[in-house]
Parts: sequence; C-alpha cells; structure tokens
Amino acid sequence: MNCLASTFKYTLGKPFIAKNLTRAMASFTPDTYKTLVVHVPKQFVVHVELNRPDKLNAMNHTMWLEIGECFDSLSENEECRVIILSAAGKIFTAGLDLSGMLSLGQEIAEQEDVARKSKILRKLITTYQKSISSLERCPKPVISAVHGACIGGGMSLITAADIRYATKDAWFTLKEVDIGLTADVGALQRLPRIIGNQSLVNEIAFTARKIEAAEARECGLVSKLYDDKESLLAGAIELGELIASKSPVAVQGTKKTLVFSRDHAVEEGLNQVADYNSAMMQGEDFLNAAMSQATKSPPPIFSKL
Ligand SMILES: CCC/C=C/C=C/C(=O)SCCNC(=O)CCNC(=O)[C@H](O)C(C)(C)COP(=O)(O)OP(=O)(O)OC[C@H]1O[C@@H](n2cnc3c(N)ncnc32)[C@H](O)[C@@H]1OP(=O)(O)O
Repeated sequence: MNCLASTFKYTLGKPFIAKNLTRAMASFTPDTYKTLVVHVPKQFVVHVELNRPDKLNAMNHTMWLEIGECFDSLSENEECRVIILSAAGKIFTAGLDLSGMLSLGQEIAEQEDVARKSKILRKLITTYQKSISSLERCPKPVISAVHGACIGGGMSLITAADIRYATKDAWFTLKEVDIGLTADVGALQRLPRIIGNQSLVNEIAFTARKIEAAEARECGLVSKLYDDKESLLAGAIELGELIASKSPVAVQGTKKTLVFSRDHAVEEGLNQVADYNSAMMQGEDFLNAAMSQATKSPPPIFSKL
C-alpha cells in the first residue's frame, strides 16, 4: 500500500479532502525513507511509522539517521502541525539493532589505537543522540503511540516525545544493562523528569525489568491506555486533530516554553516566554483567536506557519 492509499485506512471522521491531502503529501513519496513511512491522516496531522516489521522495528543505522532527517524536515514543513509516532507490525520497537553492532565491532577492530576507536564511537553516539533529540527540537508536538513492546532505544525515543499513549498490552524496558551498555541516547536524562520518581527510574534502569502498561500509566510514563492498536491510533489522531486546530504560533510557542522551562530556572523560563510573546502577541493568531473568544464566535482558521 503506498502512502496516499494508506491514508484512507483511517475511519475516524471524514477523510480530509483529496486535493489538500495530495499537496500535503507532496514532500513524502513512498520511498522517501527506507525504514519509515509517512502518512497524512488529517490536515496538518502527520503520522510517522517505524517500518521494519520483520525485524520488530529494531533500530538500525539507517533508521537512526532517518528519524533525525524526518523530524528535522517536519520541523520546517508548514503542512505539519502535529506528529504521531507509531510502528508497524507486532511491536513498537525491539530497540538497537544488535546485528548492526557486529559490523560496528569489525570497524572498531580495524583501528589499533584507543583514541581513534573512541573517536568513531563518540561520533556514532552523538549522531544517535541528535536523532532522538530531533523529536524534542521539533517545535510541533509529538504524540507517541506504543503497542506491543518498547525496548531500549525505543524508551529514549518515546521519552523525547511530548505525549505518550499506549495499548493495554504494551510493555516497556530500559534494556541496556542486559546488553552491557549504559543507556546513552536520552532515556536516563529524560525519564526522571517525566515520571518524577528517581527511585523507580533507578530501579528499572539497574534491572531492565519489564514495566507493564498499567504501571506505565500509574507512574506517568504514559498518559492514556487503549484496548488495541486501532483505537490507540484513532485516539492519537483525534488528539492530533484537536491540537492542529489551534493556533500554530501558540502551540509551537507552548512546546518551546515547556521544554525550555523544564531545563531552566523559573526566572529564565519567564524571560524566555516574555521574549516570545512580546513578538507573537502582535500577530494575527492572538488578535483573531482572542476576538473570537471574546465575542463567542467560532474559532478562526489559522494561517500556515
Ligand atoms: C550507540 C547506541 C545507542 C543505542 C542504544 C540502544 C540500546 C538498546 O536498545 S538495548 C536493547 C536491545 N534489544 C534487545 O535486547 C531486544 C532483543 N530482542 C528480543 O529480546 C526479542 O526479539 C523480543 C522479546 C523483542 C521478541 O521476541 P520474539 O520471539 O517475538 O521475536 P524474535 O523471533 O526474537 O524476533 C523476530 C525477528 O526480529 C529480529 N530482532 C528482534 N530484536 C532485534 C534486535 N534488537 N536487533 C536485530 N534484530 C532483532 C530477530 O532476529 C528476528 O529476525 P529473524 O531471525 O530474521 O526472523
């Protein structure tokens, strides 16, 4: 099924009209990516799917690079206001592609000197870190929709998203210690801030134990559970549509402010948002939306951003 055809598999509401859809899809042909598929289920709602189902969406080198490329490109795409991240096949992801590590091992073995080996590895790690951070860098909200299992690198991926939904049969594991690795692409930095319980983070990071969906919901790793993948995607798209109907100036400013404020003191966060709004409150989105609220008129249609 190509991207455009697959767009019509969604049953939620009316499909957004074909002419606009074709325009929105123009930047994504079915072969844009080898490991991802990009759909546009509703206007301004872009759905990115991890797509190596035969390998349980294990994250190979191509996938690491493509995730960064895709989210960086969506950051600039005015047809995109919100992104849903899900995965094809049985599970969300089995984490790092372990077979790819064998060829990396050979490349490292070819270097004799430890400094040169370290240089290659550091470059690889920082490239993968930047790929994961592209979700957070992207000014558009990212909703991750997890089914089946989310393992290792997958945990780093979803913790860089803004909202996490899952199916009731999903499970999660910070698996890195089981492969002799310190998790290094974001989960150890972001998870404590998400669930706000350092003791629990330490426990799951030291043991690699499974976190079942109910526990993930209870500790705040995910905010909503669905019976199955179909209802999960429908719920994520419905949420995406709601967010996409709001002012993109306000939504993107809100994401920037939330991410900035998480990592800075309150005073610095207040300064950042004062700078942002001192420009944006002069814009048409604020004027039109405030006027429609004040006069109880229907909300405005916001221009592309
Ligand atoms: C600089 C590095 C930064 C990133 C670090 C990230 C680290 C991590 O992600 S640590 C976690 C690594 N992942 C794992 O340890 C999971 C390994 N997989 C499994 O334990 C099982 O596959 C799983 C429990 C997920 C599912 O088991 P099931 O019996 O249902 O399926 P399988 O027959 O095992 O797998 C089906 C095919 O998928 C291939 N596959 C699964 N996981 C991986 C993987 N991580 N890497 C590469 N390939 C994987 C598996 O080989 C099967 O393929 P085939 O034999 O061709 O059918």
